[in-house]
Amino acid sequence: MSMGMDASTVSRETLDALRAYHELLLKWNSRINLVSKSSIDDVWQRHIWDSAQIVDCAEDVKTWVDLGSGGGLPGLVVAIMAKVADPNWKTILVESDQRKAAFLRTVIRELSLNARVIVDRIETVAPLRADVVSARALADLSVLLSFAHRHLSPQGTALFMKGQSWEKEVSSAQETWSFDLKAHKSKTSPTAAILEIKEIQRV
Ligand SMILES: C[S@@+](CC[C@H](N)C(=O)[O-])C[C@H]1O[C@@H](n2cnc3c(N)ncnc32)[C@H](O)[C@@H]1O
Repeated sequence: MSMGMDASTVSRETLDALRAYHELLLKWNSRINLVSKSSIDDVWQRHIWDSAQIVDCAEDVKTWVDLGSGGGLPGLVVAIMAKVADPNWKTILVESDQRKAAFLRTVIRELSLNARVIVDRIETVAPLRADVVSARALADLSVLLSFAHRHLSPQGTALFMKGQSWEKEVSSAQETWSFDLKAHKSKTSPTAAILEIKEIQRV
């Protein structure tokens, strides 16, 4: 078992909602590709608990924007955790694929989440002035910084879930961007990290 999150670290209500999400994810995954077939037997560890840990990296959230949500990772997991934690917390999921957006809307409706979906490209959506912008498996760090720069409020925080090459991506992004970085070691994957980034500016 991981030293990170599991069923014992969330409330009963949150766990029930995560289970309902898991069921819908498996049901829809047979028709549209929301998570890779190779990870389907380990969705809890690889995707749900992996996403849940990101919530601890932020506080005082009113608007959380998840970019390129796909099957809702981490965006729907965040919205599920937020439902119990804070009724004023709103989650916005940006996803350009219509079929994935239909899945996201179904989960939001069935679980009564305080969330909405914007079906459009991140680059063309009007600036969202978010307190937090998150992304997982979406793009290279330099590209993510340009997305966050567009959609964060000036005091906002970007949280990017990155794999083992995160240090290389940071060095290369520093050629075009300046930013404050705090790297949190992932609790579910030893070489991965959550990059907490503020004060993003073009060099
Ligand atoms: C590799 S998937 C990752 C999905 C999810 N974040 C995860 O970790 O499983 C990337 C998703 O971002 C969406 N996407 C890619 N580029 C986008 C853009 N420019 N605007 C909006 N959505 C985008 C894709 O449709 C896809 O669903």
